Amino acid sequence: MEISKVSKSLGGKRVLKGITLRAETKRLILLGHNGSGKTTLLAIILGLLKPDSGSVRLNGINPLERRDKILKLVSFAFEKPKFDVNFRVRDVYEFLKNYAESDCLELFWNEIELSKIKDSKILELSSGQTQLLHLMQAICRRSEIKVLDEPFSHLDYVRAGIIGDYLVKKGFQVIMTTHVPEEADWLADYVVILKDGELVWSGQFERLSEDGYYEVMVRGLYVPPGALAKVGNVYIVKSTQEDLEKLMQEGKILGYKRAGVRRHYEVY
Ligand SMILES: Nc1ncnc2c1ncn2[C@@H]1O[C@H](COP(=O)(O)OP(=O)(O)OP(=O)(O)O)[C@@H](O)[C@H]1O
Repeated sequence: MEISKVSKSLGGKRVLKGITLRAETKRLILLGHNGSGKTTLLAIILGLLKPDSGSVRLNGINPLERRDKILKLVSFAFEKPKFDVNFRVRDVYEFLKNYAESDCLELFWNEIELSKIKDSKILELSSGQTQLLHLMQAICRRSEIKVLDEPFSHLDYVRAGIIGDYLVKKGFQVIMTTHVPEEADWLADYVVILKDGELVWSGQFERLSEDGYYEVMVRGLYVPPGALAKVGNVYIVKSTQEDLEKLMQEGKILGYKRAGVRRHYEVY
């Protein structure tokens, strides 16, 4: 994926400020706090939104020029899907049988247990159930790239775990957003951290650890020195263990861990 100097204003606000990125990777995660511009950037990558300036190429294709190719290449799920058709869950499942990988449908239907709500009207589903149905169409439809906007935001840990592990096992090319560092740690080959519409860090997640970053939980509104970005209730902070211990003793932070360490544990 190549993103070159992409800027975008919405409602008079500069939402993306000159994002440049070139990454050849399997699973790219856009990590950032609420309102940092993740969904806007996804929409631009898909060609659903035109940038004010700059350009995007996804697997060599300009999404604004070759909409047909992008729609074949990509399937996507946005966080707040709106189904406004009067279908039942089983209608979606039956429809997808013609377009989807059968092992994937099997996973959503049986292991994830969508079959248990097969007779429910999709307009009457809970947010988590709606998200699962939307993920089923995005992940199972035959496509090279899965673009997923906060795919686990309404899911329980068990179902999120099953779906995340499946994405890794199948080796799909994935571009997804999250504001949960653990999800980046777990799934990403490559992480892009956005803060207020700017790209503040990008690279392999474990490099955060090598670069001396920690994930820090703060007390109240305290902002720790060296903060790179805030994601969810966690700051990503460049610091030392000694300084963080001092902040713990002063009661300013509640806890910390090395950023991007999980893969290190796997290695040893
Ligand atoms: N259609 C719009 N009109 C005006 N402002 C918008 C519009 N869409 C998004 N914004 C603003 O752009 C900023 C970035 O929004 P975006 O949805 O890209 O952020 P995000 O990082 O995906 O956030 P979240 O994690 O909350 O989903 C926000 O401040 C939002 O209010």
